[in-house]
Amino acid sequence: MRYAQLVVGPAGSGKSTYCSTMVKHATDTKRIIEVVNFDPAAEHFDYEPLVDIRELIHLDDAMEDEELKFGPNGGLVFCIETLLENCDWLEEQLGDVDDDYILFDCPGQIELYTHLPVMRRLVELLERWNFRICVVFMVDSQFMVDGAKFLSGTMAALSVMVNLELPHVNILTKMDLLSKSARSQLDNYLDPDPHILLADMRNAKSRWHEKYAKLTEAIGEVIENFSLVRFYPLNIKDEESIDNILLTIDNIIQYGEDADVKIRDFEEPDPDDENGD
Ligand SMILES: Nc1nc2c(ncn2[C@@H]2O[C@H](COP(=O)(O)OP(=O)(O)OP(=O)(O)O)[C@@H](O)[C@H]2O)c(=O)[nH]1
Ligand SMILES: [Mg+2]
Repeated sequence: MRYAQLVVGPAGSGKSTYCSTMVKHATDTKRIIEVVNFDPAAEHFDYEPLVDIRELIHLDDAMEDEELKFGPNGGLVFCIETLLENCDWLEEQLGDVDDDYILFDCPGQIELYTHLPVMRRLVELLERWNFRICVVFMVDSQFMVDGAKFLSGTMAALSVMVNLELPHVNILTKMDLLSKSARSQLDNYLDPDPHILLADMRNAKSRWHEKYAKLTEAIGEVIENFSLVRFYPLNIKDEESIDNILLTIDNIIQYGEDADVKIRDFEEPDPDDENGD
């Protein structure tokens, strides 16, 4: 068995930062977590990727091609399709290491996860290669501080869950940037209570709510009745917060339960160890 987190979410929500934070945290706790960069347009990240899609295809290749002439979004979908067509390349790059633990840092175009089939096909490949996968959906906490935004973030999370059909964790990122009052307001939403949410929207007297109060209420009830959506706050400046999230995801993919957990040998590095670079 192998273990994977598919790190997805809107542009700029903190996916790459999450990946490098987890790698650092793992190193501190003598664990090995690798990252694969699946973003063909990535310009900057703070980790050493195990595999980098840009070595196969870069977004610029798709956009600058005289025949293809893609814009940034169509180009991105083209890149992921190219990756799928070259799954042998990916399989070889990933190697075949039992019990490895890999984060897949994905691009920020939300339509890749909400309705296009490409990510679903990628997931099927990973499953075929023995990965047990958890989807980790990042949402910027700064966009979740009122009822309407919370509802729209929740619907985005839901559509990813429905499209990818995998174990799923939602994470509120950038908690360190929230003011105290914003943070306490957010507390109301963490284990979503639709009633608080609705009261909020009613008080805001939004035109949407006046017109669609019943719809908002129905959505709220679906969320409540099925306990569908829950958010875990992440403060990357707080080791305990990082550890809690990792532990939650480990449990979901049953990491460490039936595995020979890999521990990096910090005392005596083996000079013959090919992976010990
Ligand atoms: N203070 C703070 N800044 C963060 C945090 N997470 C991300 N950022 C900042 O937010 C910006 C975007 O973060 P990234 O990690 O690149 O986001 P991403 O989701 O990978 O973005 P794309 O790949 O472009 O979709 C960067 O400037 C990060 O430094 C966080 O937890 N705290
Ligand atoms: Mg990124």
